Amino acid sequence: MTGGRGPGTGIRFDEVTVAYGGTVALDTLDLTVRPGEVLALLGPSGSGKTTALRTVAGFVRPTGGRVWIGGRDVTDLPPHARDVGMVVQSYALFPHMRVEDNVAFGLKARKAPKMPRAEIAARVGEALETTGMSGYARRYPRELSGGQQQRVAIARALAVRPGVLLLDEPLSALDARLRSGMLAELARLHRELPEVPMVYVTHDQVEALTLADRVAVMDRARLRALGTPRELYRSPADTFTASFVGSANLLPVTCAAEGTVRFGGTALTVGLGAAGASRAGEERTLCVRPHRIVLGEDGPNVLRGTVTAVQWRGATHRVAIEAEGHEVRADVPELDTVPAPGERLALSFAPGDAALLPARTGANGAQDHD
Ligand SMILES: Nc1ncnc2c1ncn2[C@@H]1O[C@H](COP(=O)(O)OP(=O)(O)OP(=O)(O)O)[C@@H](O)[C@H]1O
Repeated sequence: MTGGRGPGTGIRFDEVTVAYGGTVALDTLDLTVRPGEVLALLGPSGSGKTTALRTVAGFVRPTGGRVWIGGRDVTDLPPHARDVGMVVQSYALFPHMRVEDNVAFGLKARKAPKMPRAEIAARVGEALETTGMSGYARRYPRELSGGQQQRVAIARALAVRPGVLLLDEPLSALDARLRSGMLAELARLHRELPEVPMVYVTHDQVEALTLADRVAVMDRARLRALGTPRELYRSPADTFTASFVGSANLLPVTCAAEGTVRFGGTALTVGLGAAGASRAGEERTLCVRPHRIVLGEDGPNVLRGTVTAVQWRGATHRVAIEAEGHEVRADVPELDTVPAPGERLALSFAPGDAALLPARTGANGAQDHD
Protein backbone atom coordinates (compact mmCIF):
# COMPACT_ATOMS: atom_id res chain seq x y z
CA MET A 1 0.00 0.00 0.00
CA THR A 2 2.51 2.56 -1.08
CA GLY A 3 0.27 4.78 -3.16
CA GLY A 4 2.93 4.58 -5.87
CA ARG A 5 5.16 6.99 -4.02
CA GLY A 6 8.88 7.23 -4.57
CA PRO A 7 11.54 6.94 -1.93
CA GLY A 8 9.25 7.86 0.95
CA THR A 9 8.12 10.86 2.87
CA GLY A 10 9.73 12.65 5.80
CA ILE A 11 8.39 15.25 8.22
CA ARG A 12 10.14 18.37 9.39
CA PHE A 13 9.28 20.63 12.27
CA ASP A 14 11.05 23.89 11.60
CA GLU A 15 11.08 25.96 14.80
CA VAL A 16 7.42 25.19 15.41
CA THR A 17 5.80 27.09 18.28
CA VAL A 18 2.20 26.71 19.41
CA ALA A 19 0.60 28.92 22.05
CA TYR A 20 -2.93 28.56 23.34
CA GLY A 21 -3.65 31.96 24.81
CA GLY A 22 -0.94 32.36 27.41
CA THR A 23 0.09 28.66 27.43
CA VAL A 24 3.04 27.74 25.26
CA ALA A 25 2.29 24.11 24.35
CA LEU A 26 5.21 23.74 21.94
CA ASP A 27 8.34 25.85 22.07
CA THR A 28 10.45 26.21 18.87
CA LEU A 29 10.45 22.52 18.05
CA ASP A 30 13.15 21.53 15.57
CA LEU A 31 12.82 17.91 14.60
CA THR A 32 13.07 15.78 11.48
CA VAL A 33 11.29 12.46 11.07
CA ARG A 34 13.04 10.44 8.40
CA PRO A 35 11.21 8.57 5.65
CA GLY A 36 10.17 5.15 6.92
CA GLU A 37 11.16 5.88 10.49
CA VAL A 38 9.08 5.19 13.60
CA LEU A 39 9.61 8.13 15.88
CA ALA A 40 8.12 8.05 19.37
CA LEU A 41 7.24 11.29 21.11
CA LEU A 42 7.66 10.36 24.76
CA GLY A 43 7.03 12.62 27.72
CA PRO A 44 4.83 13.34 30.70
CA SER A 45 1.30 14.63 30.49
CA GLY A 46 1.11 18.16 29.15
CA SER A 47 4.60 18.17 27.62
CA GLY A 48 3.32 18.99 24.13
CA LYS A 49 3.30 15.60 22.40
CA THR A 50 -0.26 15.71 21.10
CA THR A 51 0.13 19.32 20.07
CA ALA A 52 3.18 18.40 17.97
CA LEU A 53 1.24 15.62 16.27
CA ARG A 54 -1.75 17.83 15.59
CA THR A 55 0.42 20.43 13.89
CA VAL A 56 1.42 17.71 11.40
CA ALA A 57 -2.19 16.60 10.90
CA GLY A 58 -3.26 20.21 10.41
CA PHE A 59 -5.67 20.45 13.34
CA VAL A 60 -3.49 22.98 15.14
CA ARG A 61 -2.01 25.99 13.47
CA PRO A 62 1.49 26.94 14.66
CA THR A 63 1.95 30.39 16.11
CA GLY A 64 5.43 30.34 14.62
CA GLY A 65 7.58 28.14 12.40
CA ARG A 66 6.74 25.83 9.51
CA VAL A 67 5.77 22.16 9.12
CA TRP A 68 7.02 20.19 6.13
CA ILE A 69 5.80 16.83 4.85
CA GLY A 70 7.76 15.17 2.07
CA GLY A 71 9.56 18.36 1.09
CA ARG A 72 6.29 20.32 0.89
CA ASP A 73 5.52 23.18 3.26
CA VAL A 74 2.06 22.17 4.54
CA THR A 75 1.71 24.84 7.23
CA ASP A 76 -1.10 26.58 5.38
CA LEU A 77 -2.84 23.45 4.05
CA PRO A 78 -6.03 22.03 5.57
CA PRO A 79 -5.88 18.52 7.10
CA HIS A 80 -7.42 16.71 4.11
CA ALA A 81 -4.77 18.08 1.75
CA ARG A 82 -1.83 16.84 3.80
CA ASP A 83 -1.63 13.17 2.93
CA VAL A 84 -1.64 11.99 6.56
CA GLY A 85 -3.48 9.22 8.38
CA MET A 86 -4.19 9.68 12.06
CA VAL A 87 -5.25 7.27 14.78
CA VAL A 88 -6.26 8.52 18.21
CA GLN A 89 -6.73 6.88 21.58
CA SER A 90 -10.51 6.86 21.53
CA TYR A 91 -10.85 5.14 18.10
CA ALA A 92 -13.31 7.86 17.02
CA LEU A 93 -15.36 5.44 14.91
CA PHE A 94 -18.83 6.44 13.78
CA PRO A 95 -21.15 4.24 15.89
CA HIS A 96 -24.00 4.19 13.36
CA MET A 97 -21.79 3.02 10.49
CA ARG A 98 -20.67 -0.49 9.71
CA VAL A 99 -16.93 -1.22 9.80
CA GLU A 100 -16.65 -1.07 6.01
CA ASP A 101 -18.33 2.34 5.90
CA ASN A 102 -16.12 3.66 8.68
CA VAL A 103 -13.07 2.58 6.72
CA ALA A 104 -14.45 4.00 3.48
CA PHE A 105 -15.33 7.32 5.08
CA GLY A 106 -12.20 9.26 4.14
CA LEU A 107 -12.34 7.96 0.58
CA LYS A 108 -16.02 8.80 0.04
CA ALA A 109 -15.53 12.25 1.54
CA ARG A 110 -13.06 13.18 -1.15
CA LYS A 111 -14.01 16.10 -3.29
CA ALA A 112 -13.38 16.04 -7.03
CA PRO A 113 -12.16 13.86 -8.50
CA LYS A 114 -14.55 11.40 -6.83
CA MET A 115 -13.09 7.98 -6.30
CA PRO A 116 -14.85 5.22 -8.29
CA ARG A 117 -16.87 2.83 -6.11
CA ALA A 118 -14.91 -0.21 -7.17
CA GLU A 119 -11.69 1.41 -6.10
CA ILE A 120 -13.15 2.39 -2.74
CA ALA A 121 -14.25 -1.21 -2.19
CA ALA A 122 -10.80 -2.49 -3.16
CA ARG A 123 -9.05 -0.05 -0.81
CA VAL A 124 -11.37 -0.90 2.07
CA GLY A 125 -10.80 -4.63 1.51
CA GLU A 126 -7.07 -4.14 1.42
CA ALA A 127 -6.98 -2.01 4.60
CA LEU A 128 -9.16 -4.50 6.48
CA GLU A 129 -6.93 -7.32 5.38
CA THR A 130 -3.77 -5.49 6.49
CA THR A 131 -5.26 -5.06 9.95
CA GLY A 132 -6.68 -8.59 10.19
CA MET A 133 -10.29 -7.36 10.18
CA SER A 134 -11.60 -8.77 6.87
CA GLY A 135 -14.18 -10.91 8.64
CA TYR A 136 -15.78 -7.97 10.40
CA ALA A 137 -16.70 -5.62 7.55
CA ARG A 138 -20.47 -5.81 8.16
CA ARG A 139 -20.35 -5.31 11.92
CA TYR A 140 -21.03 -2.14 13.85
CA PRO A 141 -18.36 -0.75 16.21
CA ARG A 142 -20.42 -1.74 19.28
CA GLU A 143 -20.12 -5.37 18.16
CA LEU A 144 -16.32 -5.25 18.38
CA SER A 145 -13.82 -5.45 21.23
CA GLY A 146 -11.63 -2.44 22.04
CA GLY A 147 -8.66 -3.96 20.22
CA GLN A 148 -10.78 -4.70 17.15
CA GLN A 149 -12.16 -1.16 17.13
CA GLN A 150 -8.64 0.19 17.23
CA ARG A 151 -7.72 -2.02 14.27
CA VAL A 152 -10.64 -0.57 12.34
CA ALA A 153 -9.42 2.92 13.20
CA ILE A 154 -5.99 1.96 11.86
CA ALA A 155 -7.60 0.48 8.73
CA ARG A 156 -9.47 3.74 8.20
CA ALA A 157 -6.23 5.69 8.43
CA LEU A 158 -4.51 3.31 6.00
CA ALA A 159 -7.31 3.31 3.43
CA VAL A 160 -6.37 6.78 2.22
CA ARG A 161 -2.83 5.46 1.66
CA PRO A 162 -1.25 8.24 3.66
CA GLY A 163 2.33 9.33 3.16
CA VAL A 164 2.71 9.49 6.95
CA LEU A 165 0.90 7.78 9.80
CA LEU A 166 0.27 9.65 13.06
CA LEU A 167 -0.64 7.64 16.14
CA ASP A 168 -1.75 9.41 19.31
CA GLU A 169 -1.62 7.01 22.26
CA PRO A 170 -3.35 4.39 20.11
CA LEU A 171 -3.12 1.65 22.73
CA SER A 172 -3.82 3.47 25.96
CA ALA A 173 -7.52 2.54 26.04
CA LEU A 174 -6.68 -1.17 25.81
CA ASP A 175 -5.92 -3.52 28.68
CA ALA A 176 -2.33 -4.64 29.25
CA ARG A 177 -2.60 -7.99 27.47
CA LEU A 178 -4.24 -6.56 24.37
CA ARG A 179 -1.72 -3.75 24.36
CA SER A 180 1.27 -6.00 23.97
CA GLY A 181 -0.48 -7.91 21.16
CA MET A 182 -1.32 -4.68 19.36
CA LEU A 183 2.25 -3.44 19.80
CA ALA A 184 3.47 -6.51 17.91
CA GLU A 185 0.85 -5.82 15.23
CA LEU A 186 1.95 -2.23 14.83
CA ALA A 187 5.52 -3.46 14.40
CA ARG A 188 4.29 -5.84 11.69
CA LEU A 189 2.32 -3.04 10.05
CA HIS A 190 5.47 -0.98 9.93
CA ARG A 191 7.35 -3.83 8.25
CA GLU A 192 4.59 -4.03 5.63
CA LEU A 193 4.70 -0.27 4.99
CA PRO A 194 8.42 0.36 5.31
CA GLU A 195 8.37 3.69 3.48
CA VAL A 196 5.63 5.27 5.61
CA PRO A 197 7.03 7.11 8.64
CA MET A 198 5.07 6.78 11.85
CA VAL A 199 4.99 9.34 14.61
CA TYR A 200 3.83 7.67 17.78
CA VAL A 201 2.78 9.68 20.82
CA THR A 202 3.00 7.87 24.14
CA HIS A 203 3.83 8.37 27.76
CA ASP A 204 4.59 4.66 28.04
CA GLN A 205 8.29 4.00 27.73
CA VAL A 206 7.79 0.31 26.95
CA GLU A 207 5.79 1.24 23.85
CA ALA A 208 8.37 3.82 22.87
CA LEU A 209 11.34 1.51 23.35
CA THR A 210 9.67 -1.46 21.65
CA LEU A 211 8.46 0.24 18.53
CA ALA A 212 10.57 3.29 17.85
CA ASP A 213 13.68 3.69 15.73
CA ARG A 214 14.25 6.95 17.58
CA VAL A 215 12.67 8.55 20.61
CA ALA A 216 12.10 12.27 21.09
CA VAL A 217 11.75 13.02 24.80
CA MET A 218 9.49 16.01 25.46
CA ASP A 219 9.48 18.06 28.64
CA ARG A 220 7.38 21.15 29.20
CA ALA A 221 6.84 22.10 25.54
CA ARG A 222 10.45 21.47 24.58
CA LEU A 223 12.43 18.70 22.97
CA ARG A 224 14.68 17.47 25.75
CA ALA A 225 16.52 14.60 24.05
CA LEU A 226 16.55 12.77 20.73
CA GLY A 227 18.20 9.44 19.98
CA THR A 228 17.77 5.74 19.49
CA PRO A 229 16.22 3.97 22.47
CA ARG A 230 19.60 2.39 23.20
CA GLU A 231 21.48 5.69 23.07
CA LEU A 232 19.03 7.35 25.42
CA TYR A 233 19.07 4.39 27.76
CA ARG A 234 22.84 3.91 27.81
CA SER A 235 23.97 7.51 27.68
CA PRO A 236 21.20 9.84 28.83
CA ALA A 237 22.20 13.48 28.71
CA ASP A 238 20.39 14.48 31.88
CA THR A 239 18.42 13.14 34.82
CA PHE A 240 15.05 13.79 33.20
CA THR A 241 15.90 11.59 30.23
CA ALA A 242 17.54 8.98 32.46
CA SER A 243 14.40 8.63 34.53
CA PHE A 244 11.99 8.76 31.61
CA VAL A 245 13.77 6.21 29.44
CA GLY A 246 14.15 3.16 31.64
CA SER A 247 14.42 2.94 35.37
CA ALA A 248 17.25 4.76 37.14
CA ASN A 249 18.83 5.30 40.52
CA LEU A 250 19.78 8.97 40.57
CA LEU A 251 22.17 9.60 43.42
CA PRO A 252 23.49 13.01 44.47
CA VAL A 253 27.30 12.88 44.58
CA THR A 254 30.23 15.23 45.01
CA CYS A 255 33.23 14.97 42.69
CA ALA A 256 36.53 14.02 44.30
CA ALA A 257 39.51 13.24 42.06
CA GLU A 258 39.00 12.51 38.32
CA GLY A 259 36.81 9.41 38.04
CA THR A 260 35.88 9.27 41.70
CA VAL A 261 32.97 10.76 43.61
CA ARG A 262 31.65 10.72 47.15
CA PHE A 263 28.15 9.51 47.86
CA GLY A 264 27.69 10.52 51.49
CA GLY A 265 30.56 8.77 53.26
CA THR A 266 31.21 6.27 50.45
CA ALA A 267 33.83 6.74 47.72
CA LEU A 268 32.80 5.47 44.26
CA THR A 269 34.63 5.02 40.96
CA VAL A 270 32.55 6.13 37.98
CA GLY A 271 32.42 6.52 34.20
CA LEU A 272 32.55 10.00 32.71
CA GLY A 273 28.95 10.18 31.46
CA ALA A 274 27.23 13.24 30.05
CA ALA A 275 28.45 15.62 32.74
CA GLY A 276 31.93 15.66 31.18
CA ALA A 277 35.08 16.47 33.11
CA SER A 278 34.58 17.69 36.63
CA ARG A 279 36.48 19.52 39.32
CA ALA A 280 36.76 18.36 42.90
CA GLY A 281 33.89 19.65 45.00
CA GLU A 282 31.35 19.93 42.14
CA GLU A 283 27.89 18.47 42.61
CA ARG A 284 26.69 15.83 40.14
CA THR A 285 24.05 13.13 39.84
CA LEU A 286 25.15 9.54 39.45
CA CYS A 287 22.90 7.36 37.27
CA VAL A 288 22.99 3.62 37.94
CA ARG A 289 20.39 1.33 36.34
CA PRO A 290 18.82 -1.06 38.88
CA HIS A 291 19.55 -4.15 36.81
CA ARG A 292 23.29 -3.31 36.71
CA ILE A 293 23.52 -3.67 40.49
CA VAL A 294 24.43 -6.98 42.14
CA LEU A 295 24.03 -8.10 45.72
CA GLY A 296 27.23 -8.53 47.74
CA GLU A 297 30.67 -6.98 47.64
CA ASP A 298 32.14 -7.09 44.17
CA GLY A 299 34.72 -4.61 42.84
CA PRO A 300 35.46 -1.04 43.89
CA ASN A 301 31.89 0.24 44.26
CA VAL A 302 30.16 -1.16 47.32
CA LEU A 303 27.17 0.42 49.04
CA ARG A 304 26.12 -0.84 52.44
CA GLY A 305 22.64 -0.21 53.72
CA THR A 306 19.45 -1.50 55.26
CA VAL A 307 16.81 -3.35 53.25
CA THR A 308 13.60 -1.33 53.12
CA ALA A 309 11.55 -3.42 50.68
CA VAL A 310 11.72 -6.48 48.45
CA GLN A 311 9.33 -7.02 45.54
CA TRP A 312 9.03 -10.22 43.57
CA ARG A 313 8.64 -9.46 39.86
CA GLY A 314 8.64 -12.91 38.34
CA ALA A 315 12.09 -13.40 36.84
CA THR A 316 13.65 -10.80 39.15
CA HIS A 317 13.49 -9.44 42.66
CA ARG A 318 13.64 -5.71 43.22
CA VAL A 319 15.57 -5.02 46.40
CA ALA A 320 15.52 -1.52 47.88
CA ILE A 321 18.11 -0.52 50.45
CA GLU A 322 18.62 2.73 52.22
CA ALA A 323 22.25 3.77 51.91
CA GLU A 324 23.74 7.14 52.81
CA GLY A 325 20.25 8.50 53.41
CA HIS A 326 18.94 7.57 49.93
CA GLU A 327 16.97 4.68 48.51
CA VAL A 328 18.92 2.54 46.05
CA ARG A 329 17.06 -0.10 44.03
CA ALA A 330 18.59 -3.25 42.58
CA ASP A 331 16.87 -5.60 40.13
CA VAL A 332 18.53 -8.97 40.67
CA PRO A 333 17.75 -12.45 39.29
CA GLU A 334 15.07 -14.19 41.33
CA LEU A 335 16.49 -14.95 44.78
CA ASP A 336 16.24 -18.27 46.63
CA THR A 337 16.81 -16.56 49.95
CA VAL A 338 14.93 -13.29 50.12
CA PRO A 339 16.38 -10.68 52.49
CA ALA A 340 14.00 -9.28 55.09
CA PRO A 341 13.34 -5.59 55.64
CA GLY A 342 15.73 -4.29 58.29
CA GLU A 343 18.53 -6.64 57.24
CA ARG A 344 21.96 -5.10 56.47
CA LEU A 345 23.10 -5.73 52.91
CA ALA A 346 25.86 -4.75 50.47
CA LEU A 347 25.23 -3.78 46.82
CA SER A 348 27.87 -3.39 44.11
CA PHE A 349 28.12 -2.02 40.58
CA ALA A 350 30.87 -1.68 38.01
CA PRO A 351 32.39 1.79 37.36
CA GLY A 352 31.32 1.51 33.69
CA ASP A 353 27.68 1.19 34.79
CA ALA A 354 27.74 4.44 36.75
CA ALA A 355 27.26 7.52 34.55
CA LEU A 356 27.90 10.99 35.87
CA LEU A 357 25.13 13.44 34.88
CA PRO A 358 24.67 17.13 35.57
CA ALA A 359 23.30 17.70 39.06
CA ARG A 360 19.58 17.28 39.33
CA THR A 361 18.12 20.68 40.01
CA GLY A 362 14.87 19.47 41.50
CA ALA A 363 12.99 21.79 39.17
CA ASN A 364 13.17 19.57 36.13
CA GLY A 365 10.47 17.22 37.31
CA ALA A 366 12.65 14.12 37.02
CA GLN A 367 11.05 11.15 38.70
CA ASP A 368 11.43 7.51 38.23
CA HIS A 369 8.48 6.29 36.22
CA ASP A 370 8.86 2.68 37.22
N1 LIG B 1 -7.00 23.44 22.92
C1 LIG B 1 -6.23 23.85 23.94
N2 LIG B 1 -6.46 25.02 24.57
C2 LIG B 1 -5.68 25.44 25.57
N3 LIG B 1 -4.60 24.76 26.04
C3 LIG B 1 -4.32 23.58 25.47
C4 LIG B 1 -5.12 23.07 24.40
N4 LIG B 1 -4.59 21.87 24.02
C5 LIG B 1 -3.52 21.66 24.83
N5 LIG B 1 -3.34 22.68 25.69
C6 LIG B 1 -2.25 22.81 26.68
O1 LIG B 1 -1.02 22.68 26.01
C7 LIG B 1 -0.09 21.90 26.75
C8 LIG B 1 0.37 20.70 25.96
O2 LIG B 1 -0.73 19.84 25.73
P1 LIG B 1 -0.60 18.48 24.91
O3 LIG B 1 -1.97 17.90 24.79
O4 LIG B 1 0.15 18.72 23.66
O5 LIG B 1 0.29 17.60 25.89
P2 LIG B 1 0.61 16.04 25.85
O6 LIG B 1 2.07 15.92 26.08
O7 LIG B 1 0.06 15.41 24.63
O8 LIG B 1 -0.19 15.54 27.13
P3 LIG B 1 -1.00 14.18 27.40
O9 LIG B 1 0.01 13.09 27.53
O10 LIG B 1 -1.69 14.47 28.70
O11 LIG B 1 -1.96 13.99 26.26
C9 LIG B 1 -0.81 21.57 28.05
O12 LIG B 1 -0.42 22.51 29.03
C10 LIG B 1 -2.27 21.71 27.71
O13 LIG B 1 -3.03 22.05 28.86
